[in-house]
Order: sequence, then C-alpha cells, then structure tokens
Amino acid sequence: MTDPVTLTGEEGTIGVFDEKRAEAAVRELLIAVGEDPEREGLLETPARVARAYREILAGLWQQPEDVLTTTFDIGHDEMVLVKGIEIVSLCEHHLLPFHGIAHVGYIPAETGKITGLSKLARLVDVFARRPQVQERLTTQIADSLMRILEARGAIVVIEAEHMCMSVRGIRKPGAKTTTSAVRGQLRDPATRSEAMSLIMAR
Ligand SMILES: Nc1nc2c(ncn2[C@@H]2O[C@H](COP(=O)(O)OP(=O)(O)OP(=O)(O)O)[C@@H](O)[C@H]2O)c(=O)[nH]1
Ligand SMILES: [Zn+2]
Repeated sequence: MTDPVTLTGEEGTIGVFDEKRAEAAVRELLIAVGEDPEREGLLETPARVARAYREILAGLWQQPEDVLTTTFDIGHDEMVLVKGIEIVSLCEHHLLPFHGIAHVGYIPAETGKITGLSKLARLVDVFARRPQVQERLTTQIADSLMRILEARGAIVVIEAEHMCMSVRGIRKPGAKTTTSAVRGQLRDPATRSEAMSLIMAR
C-alpha cells in the first residue's frame, strides 16, 4: 500500500488522493492493453495521468459550501442568471469526458442573500469535477443553490456532448444532450418561461 497524499485547500485539509495507487493502476492498464510501460515514451505516463485525474476530479475533495462562501445582502430579489459557463466533466460509466455549457440562475432569498457571480461558476466545477451523469450534475447544482443560499428558486440548464457517444459505441459526434433542473418559484410557468427565454437569447 502507498501513502495517500493529503490535499490542502484554502480552508485546510480537504481530502486525500492516492497518487501512487493511481499511477500503479495506469501502469496496469498499459500492460493490460499489451503496451510496454518501460518504453521511453510511456515512462512518465502513469505519473502524468495520475496528475491529470487529480485535476479533473478535484471536485471530489470539495463541498459546495466551500465555494458559496462570499454572500452579500444587497436586497436584490429578482433573478440572477449566469449563462455560458463552460463545463468539463467525466462520465461515470466510461470515465470519458463530457463537455459543454451550463446556465445557472436563481431568485435570491427574501433576505436578499446573494453570492458572487464567479461563485456560481465555481459551484458548477465542484460538481462537474467528479465522476458524473449529466442529470445528477444538473440537479446537484440547483439543489445547492436552494439549500445553501436559501434561494426562492433555481434553474440550471446544461448542454453537453459526451465523448462516450462520439468516440466509441454509437459514435455520433456532435449529438448534444440537454438537461434542466428547476426548483421553487422558478417552477411557476411565467417565471420559468422568462428564465428560459433569457437562456435561449444570444
Ligand atoms: N442518462 C445518462 N446516460 C449516460 C450519461 N453518460 C453516459 N450515459 C449512458 O450510459 C449508458 C451505459 O450503457 P451500458 O449499456 O451499460 O454501456 P455500453 O454498453 O458501453 O453502452 P453504449 O454506449 O450504448 O455502447 C450509455 O447509454 C451511455 O450513453 C449521462 O450523463 N446520463
Ligand atoms: Zn459514458
């Protein structure tokens, strides 16, 4: 057994990543496909892949509360919407990326508790950087806004292309999947329709 690396963030210890074990697994995979992990071009590959996964899966060692920290009370009680947040996630069925854009909106709590705009994009990353399915990614973002910001409503729309559908299997590059999660007051047909038209507008 190898010693796990303790990861530390701004708030202190946030989790563990067993880098040596990840390297050994990549080396095994290379052997399993008939490659020679000792050949020059592959010597550093297990370490590189382990580092890549540590970065791509960084959300595993974060909680949504870690990023929705900065809140202001400016008495704004209308919808706030950030469009076109680029996402890269990892499909939990094939461990292949899916990538696209997320649109995230919410209606602040009556107290006017809002968060910084960049924090909405950080929230998306916390959940995207985990082994995921697109539906769960979408609902986790919406549910966090409702729970942590005590938002009166939330809407999350994600449009993404899955590498497991484009580079293997059915091989349909370009096919996009759209998922949405709508919570609270944004379920009201008029409010929902206003949000959707803002999301669809260029
Ligand atoms: N609902 C949903 N399905 C996903 C997502 N990512 C991948 N999938 C699907 O997960 C399914 C896994 O199906 P399986 O039959 O177990 O695996 P498979 O034999 O590799 O399937 P194919 O991709 O059809 O070759 C596939 O249909 C994928 O397209 C996702 O985010 N949401
Ligand atoms: Zn997949």
